Amino acid sequence: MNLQMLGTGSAFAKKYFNNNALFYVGDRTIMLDCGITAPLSLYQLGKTFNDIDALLISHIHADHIGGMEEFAFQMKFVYNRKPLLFISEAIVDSLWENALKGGLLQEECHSLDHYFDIKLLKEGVSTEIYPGFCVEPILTKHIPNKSSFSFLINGNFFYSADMRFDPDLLEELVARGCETIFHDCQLTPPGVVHTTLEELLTLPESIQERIWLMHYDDSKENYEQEMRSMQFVEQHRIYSFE
Ligand SMILES: Nc1ccn([C@@H]2O[C@@H]3COP(=O)(O)O[C@H]3[C@H]2O)c(=O)n1
Ligand SMILES: [Zn+2]
Ligand SMILES: [Zn+2]
Repeated sequence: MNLQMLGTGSAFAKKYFNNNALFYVGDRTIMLDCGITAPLSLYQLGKTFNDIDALLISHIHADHIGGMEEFAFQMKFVYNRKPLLFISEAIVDSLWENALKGGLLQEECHSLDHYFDIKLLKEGVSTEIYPGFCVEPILTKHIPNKSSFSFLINGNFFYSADMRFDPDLLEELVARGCETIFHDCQLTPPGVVHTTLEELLTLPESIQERIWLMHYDDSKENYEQEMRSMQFVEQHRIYSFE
């Protein structure tokens, strides 16, 4: 499995784009989150929305879904194709009602499934989206009383999306065989709705050495020298994992 980040920045970062990813599995491309900057990032890579086979959504903040209106319109009116949308039951109605309906609602298009072929994911259940790409959504703490999911992929790769520090979960994942952790990281405290670098640095070395930092703010350059085992994920670089 290859992975290329469309962006690695926090919601307010201006240098690194929104924290969204492309997974390449065989000849398939799966996009994980489609934020405001995703259309421009795809363009910079020489890709279009028609190159995306499936979209996977973590939660409904704009840095994760703000590019979905363009995605939906382009697929319907430019490419005449319905892409797959993998999403948890807990957020699918809210994605339409509270985020996308305002722009996408029009005659004969009055629900999300006019634009996407929706496949519901169950929390805690691993679903094989394509051969060699299994996704288990894990409900993680982000904003109180608002559902947000992280993902365990193929049982050994964890992608945190947006979450508050949860060392017990990270220990459990490692005990289950998780080898690589892509974790959001707020460089300057307080974290409040995200995990801070300070918090990640309290983890045992055996966990830190599996962690790659993403969803960071524009001050990232000031922290590069301080890093011991954890590394920053870089935008547009292709990473390979088993
Ligand atoms: N209760 C909240 C809600 C949001 N925020 C900030 O807004 C951003 C929305 O995208 P995010 O990536 O989840 O990060 C959130 C916080 O920076 C925050 O700091 N506190
Ligand atoms: Zn975010
Ligand atoms: Zn968020």
